[in-house]
Amino acid sequence: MTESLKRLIEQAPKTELHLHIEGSLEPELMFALARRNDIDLPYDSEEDARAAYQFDDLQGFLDLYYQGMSVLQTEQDFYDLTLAYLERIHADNVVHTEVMFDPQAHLERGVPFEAVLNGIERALEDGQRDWGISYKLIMSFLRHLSEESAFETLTAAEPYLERIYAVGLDSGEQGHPPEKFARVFERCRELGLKLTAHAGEEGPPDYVRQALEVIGVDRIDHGNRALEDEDVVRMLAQRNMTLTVCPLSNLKLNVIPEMSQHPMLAMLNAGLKATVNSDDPAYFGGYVNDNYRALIDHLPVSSEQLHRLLVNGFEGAWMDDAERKKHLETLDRMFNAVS
Ligand code: HPA
Ligand SMILES: [Zn+2]
Repeated sequence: MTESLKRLIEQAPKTELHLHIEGSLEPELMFALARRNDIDLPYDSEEDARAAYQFDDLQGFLDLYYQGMSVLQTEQDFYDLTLAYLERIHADNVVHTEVMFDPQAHLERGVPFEAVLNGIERALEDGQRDWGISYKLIMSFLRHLSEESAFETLTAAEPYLERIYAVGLDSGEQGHPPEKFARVFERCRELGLKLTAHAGEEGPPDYVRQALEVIGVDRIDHGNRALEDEDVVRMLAQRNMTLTVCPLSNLKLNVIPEMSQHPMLAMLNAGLKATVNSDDPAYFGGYVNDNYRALIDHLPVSSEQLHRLLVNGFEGAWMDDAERKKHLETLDRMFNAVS
């Protein structure tokens, strides 16, 4: 039974709504770019790098994540990174991806905004042309930095905003509540950008509430800890708010003690619009299909619930309505055939 559910998931068209492109940097490409750019890495080998990816918490991961991305220097590096990600998700039958990037982490190393954006976007255009993968770009602010730094980043991005669909908020959550960026997000909304924010990954349910009520987000990234507060759960359900949940990330960062304790089914049972995503696949042990397979292996998930998760991904996606309808019809056909 679980094997047939896995086959079904593998073949189904899917979305990815929570992906940090810098977190898709596999050790093999990290080493290749380090050689190309003459950069020293603190690892002896690719295996050594992979073995070092053991984290106690979000900050432990972020330290390696920011270090790893130091090999990304040129537009071509960002192109190669993004194309490798697209090739990988094409094999997983992902048909629409919404890609986050962290410009501050590159600007502070002297990499121009334009190099980052041009490289990522050129690969996304090639992926759309060659594999039919539609996309949106999300510029994320680093919440451990200041409001002023976020405003400076927005100014640097202003000439390019037609190519950026939404803004997000990521990095270390504790002590950096959404309300710290209320004015930046207000300006972003005025500029016509969609808004999303990481909330309730490590931070308390009140950060989810702030993201909803103070920022007025269109989507929540993670949201796990909302389940600790029934008022926040009610707010999320009433707004039909999409949660971009990342099971393997949650396991690796100790948001959950083991996969059998993952709250995905509790979220669905509470009427929340949860979706399945990979977050930082090179660091957390898997891409979208790996995340679905982990749920199937460790939770009593039904084919109806898997169908719901896939549908939620398309309903929560910022994508063309005709494309969405086409994929939802394909999903209906596939799941009707098994029930
Ligand atoms: O999982 C994450 N959480 C917060 N910030 C991040 N930046 C990259 N990945 C993450
Ligand atoms: Zn994330």
